[in-house]
Amino acid sequence: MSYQTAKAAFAEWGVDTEAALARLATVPISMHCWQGDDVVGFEKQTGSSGGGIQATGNHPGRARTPEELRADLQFAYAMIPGRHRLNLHAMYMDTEETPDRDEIEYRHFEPWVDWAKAQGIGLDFNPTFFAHAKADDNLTLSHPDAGIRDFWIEHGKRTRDIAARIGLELGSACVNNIWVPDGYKDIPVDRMAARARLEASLDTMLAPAQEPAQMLDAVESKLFGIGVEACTVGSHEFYMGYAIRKGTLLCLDMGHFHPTENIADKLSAVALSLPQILLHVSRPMRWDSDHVILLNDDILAMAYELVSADLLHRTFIGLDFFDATISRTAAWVIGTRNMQKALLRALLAPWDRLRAAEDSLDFTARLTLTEEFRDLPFGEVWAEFCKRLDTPSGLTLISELDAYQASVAVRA
Ligand SMILES: C[C@H](O)[C@H](O)[C@@H](O)C(=O)CO
Ligand SMILES: [Mn+2]
Repeated sequence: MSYQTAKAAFAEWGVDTEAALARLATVPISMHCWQGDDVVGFEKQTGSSGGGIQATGNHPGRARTPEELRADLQFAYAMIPGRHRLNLHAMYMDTEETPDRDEIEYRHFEPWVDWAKAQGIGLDFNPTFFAHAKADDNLTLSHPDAGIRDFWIEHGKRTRDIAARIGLELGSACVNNIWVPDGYKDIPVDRMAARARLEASLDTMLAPAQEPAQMLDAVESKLFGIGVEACTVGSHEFYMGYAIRKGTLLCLDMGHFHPTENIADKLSAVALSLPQILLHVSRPMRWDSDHVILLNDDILAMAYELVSADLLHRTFIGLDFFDATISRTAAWVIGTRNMQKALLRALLAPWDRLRAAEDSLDFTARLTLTEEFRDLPFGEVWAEFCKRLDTPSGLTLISELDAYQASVAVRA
C-alpha cells in the first residue's frame, strides 16, 4: 500500500495524516545519555551506578569516553526522524579536571554544549546523587548529617547554574531533573524527620532564582529501589505536593509506581494542578527494571493521553531505560522510535468520533471505534514520516544498526 492510499483510508475516518505528520515532527524526545554506557559516567573519581538502580549485561560496545558516547549518539540521532534532545547527567562531565560533585562548573560540560550546538539539539541536565561515597548510606539530601546534606545541596545548586548556562547557550530551556535515591532498607521509625530534611534541603537548593527560559526544575518520585525497599523519602505524594507548592515540574517515571498502576491515568490528574510535567518513559518488568520501551499498550496509553488531554505542549518527554544485554545504540533507536510511533498513532486517532461516542454514553460505539481503528495502515504513515525526514526504516534500518554495532563491538 502507498502512503496516498493510507492517507485516503485515514481521511475516510475524518483523520488528516498530513496534520499528524506535521505535529509529530515538532515533538522532541529527550534521549538519556546513560543508555550508552550502562550508567557509569566519566568522572575520574567513582565507578558503579549504585543508588538502587542497576544496568545488567555485558554486550560489547559500551561507550568508554565522551567522544565514544557522542559518536554513538550521533549515529542514533541519524536513525531517528526529527530533531531531539540529549538528557545529560552530571556524572558525564567532559574534563581532564577531577572536581568533586560539589565543585562542578559549567566549563566541565562545555564540550557537550559545543557538540549540541553543532548538532542542533537541545540539552537537559540532572544532578547525580548516587555513585559517590557520600551517597553510600542511600541518604543524600535527607541525610541526618548536616555536612552530607550541605555537600549535596551544593551539588544541586551547581547543577542548576550549569543547566541555566546550557539553556542560555543553546537558546532552549534546560530541564534539570532532581532524583535522589534516599530511603531505608528496613522500616524507619521517623519518616517525617527524613521527609522534613529532604524538603528543607530542596528549599535551600532551589532558593536561588533562575530564569525559566534558561532552566526548569523538575522533581522525580519513586516507589522503591534496591536497598530501599521499606521507604523512599521522595515518594509520589511527597513530590506531588512539593511540585504543586513550589512550582517545579513533576517527573513521572513509568517504572516508579506499583506495577498495577496506570501511569497514563495520572497525566490528566496532575496536569490540573501543574502547568508542566516531565516524563521518564520506561518499561518496568516486575520492578523498575528499565527495559527498552516497546510499542506496547502502556506506551500507547501514555501517547493517547498526551494527545487526548492536549498535554503535548506542556509535557517534556524524556526516556529512562538502560539495557546492557543488547546493542546500546539499537536500544536508543528502537526506544525513541517507539515513543514517536506511539505519538503518531495517537495523533491519527479519530478523536471527534471517540469523544462523541463517550459523551453520548455510547460505550459500544467507543469500543467498536477503538478496535476497528487498530486495523488502519499506520505503518505506511510512519514509513512516510521516516522518508520525509531522511531516516531509514525496516530492513535498511536493521542493516544500519547491525553495521554500527559491529563497528563498536571491538571496544574493550
Ligand atoms: C539515571 C537516572 O537519573 C535515574 O534512572 C532516575 O531517573 C531514576 O529513574 C532512578 O530510578
Ligand atoms: Mn527516571
